[in-house]
Amino acid sequence: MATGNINVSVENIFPLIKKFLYSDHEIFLRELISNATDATLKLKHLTSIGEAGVEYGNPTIEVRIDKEKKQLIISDKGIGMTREEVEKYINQVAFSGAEEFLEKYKDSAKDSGIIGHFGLGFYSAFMVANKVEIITKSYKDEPAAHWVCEGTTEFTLEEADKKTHGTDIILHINEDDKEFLEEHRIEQLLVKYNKFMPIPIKFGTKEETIELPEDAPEDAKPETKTVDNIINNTNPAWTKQPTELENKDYNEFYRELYPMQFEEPLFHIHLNVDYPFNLTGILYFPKMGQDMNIQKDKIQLYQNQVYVTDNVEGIVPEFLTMLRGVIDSPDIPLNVSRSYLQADGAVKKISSYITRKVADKLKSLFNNNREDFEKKWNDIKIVIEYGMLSEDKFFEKAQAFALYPTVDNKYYTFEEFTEKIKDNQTDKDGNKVILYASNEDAQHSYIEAATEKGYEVLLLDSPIVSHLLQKLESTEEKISFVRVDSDHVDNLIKKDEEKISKLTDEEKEKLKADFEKVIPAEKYSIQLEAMDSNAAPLIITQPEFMRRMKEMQQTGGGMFGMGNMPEMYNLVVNTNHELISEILNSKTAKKQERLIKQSLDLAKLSQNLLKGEELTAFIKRSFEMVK
Ligand SMILES: Nc1ncnc2c1ncn2[C@@H]1O[C@H](COP(=O)(O)OP(=O)(O)OP(=O)(O)O)[C@@H](O)[C@H]1O
Repeated sequence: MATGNINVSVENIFPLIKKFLYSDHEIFLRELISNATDATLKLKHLTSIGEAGVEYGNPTIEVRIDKEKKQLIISDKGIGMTREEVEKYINQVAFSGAEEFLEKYKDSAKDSGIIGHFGLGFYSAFMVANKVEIITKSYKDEPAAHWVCEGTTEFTLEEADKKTHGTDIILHINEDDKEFLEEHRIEQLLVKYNKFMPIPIKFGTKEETIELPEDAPEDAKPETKTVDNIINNTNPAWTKQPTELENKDYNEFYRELYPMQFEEPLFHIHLNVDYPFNLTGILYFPKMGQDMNIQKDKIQLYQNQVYVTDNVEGIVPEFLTMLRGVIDSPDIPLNVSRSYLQADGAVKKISSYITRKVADKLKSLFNNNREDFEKKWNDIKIVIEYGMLSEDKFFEKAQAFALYPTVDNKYYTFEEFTEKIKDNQTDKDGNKVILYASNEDAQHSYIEAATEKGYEVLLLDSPIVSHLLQKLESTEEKISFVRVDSDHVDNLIKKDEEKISKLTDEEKEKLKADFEKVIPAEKYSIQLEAMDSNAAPLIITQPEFMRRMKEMQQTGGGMFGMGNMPEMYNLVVNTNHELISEILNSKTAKKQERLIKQSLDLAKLSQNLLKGEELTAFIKRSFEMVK
């Protein structure tokens, strides 16, 4: 038997491991299973090239709990290690790896955004065990070795009588970490980290029902048999070629990833690149609707089929974190802080590759089946609009497929739409004016007035639309967006038309003064307009600029301070309307006031602004009037 001192310069490495990695104890199992998988895959390779004189067969990795002995055992049938290899890989290499890690960690600890996954490897076992044994036999014809270490820098190494190649790692679990002797806890960890690893992982057994033969009598009871409980799908969809998969396979994999998700995804994007970085994965567009707060952190990051995290911030562009699915890349550095990650060249390339792939897929869906794309638009627009706002590259690409629906349910690209409206909706200064509504019900009368005039009205109802309009106005030449209720219809698109007013200038002045006596100046600014005598006598509007800035502030952005501005409206008075003449010529001040108040309330009502006490008073007054 050999005893010795593990050659390591960092004193008391074990307490350090425990302390630094305290919050992330559970990753030890992932590390040990990764090692077992590597050892098995190495043997597979060696047998395939005829270098190993043993059978590969169908090896599994087995995880067992021995509650009485307080042990957790991980066994593989991989290449194993000779005594010399244990000396080399465990005592020297693995320790120097741990030392290196601690060196690195000291600096990054200052940055609070550390990712909790370090690849500390074998020695992470000491986070949960006070004693670790390795019993290992190499595929080479050499005796087995037994290594024992009790969490100090001392170890023992002697011969063992293990007959078959492979490695058993025996963890003597700490009193404080008893949870890792519970079956449900271990199963939960295996499912979390190892669900898609390439070598089958066995954890206990389970009962399986044997299907009855077709000609079985009706009252026959199906029998059950005991089978190995295999935790993982060793061949998940993202590791296959897109040509091997059909739509239903993608949907099945979606359910495997999200067993609690009952809705089918709208479509998927298969990522597959091996130069200049290696990345595979499948992203899914779930149904999103209007909800900006859709649960993020649904995309899972893997490295060689080992689960790492579901926080892909910095790797996937922010706007795509609303998607779901899997990304697998060995090229993402994990033992670094978030800020370092975002500055990393490879990661930047990965992020822009993903953006490009998503844009390409959307474009091909649009080109191949526009009708279907239009149907899905309302469920995906939030991601696309958000992407257009946050990534200039995506904005450019999205011009080819971003849709602008009208109130009568027709869908146009920006180019198609501006082409369609250019004759009728260009104002006297040569600007194309794009009219839109954000709520069909609330703005109904304005939409109607605009469509009656032959204008097209878009229905743009996402919560971030004001930002998008701002962006489009600043990138496209000579266009402006105007919401239908931001002015009376004749003023929405200003053209060189002479308007004839029934009233003289003196009459107008008197009228304005009469209105100002009754209407609070801090809420409304009065604007006299000579409109069609059939148009409404009073219209309340809110100027586009002010409203948009307020909206932008509510969703982050806009001009500082605008969000706190009081609500201010324009009250447009149609000087050609009969009622306005009647107000002007009222015999008594009392009657005039009553007419103005009643008309203002009606105008408010049509804008959904009449509420509470004012509404009650209005109803009461109206009943009096019709009596
Ligand atoms: N189950 C095993 N079977 C055979 N060899 C093993 C096994 N576990 C560990 N080893 C050997 O010990 C070495 C050190 O393992 P360790 O987990 O510390 O580092 P690593 O796997 O090389 O890298 P990482 O830090 O990324 O996990 C391995 O490279 C491997 O040679």
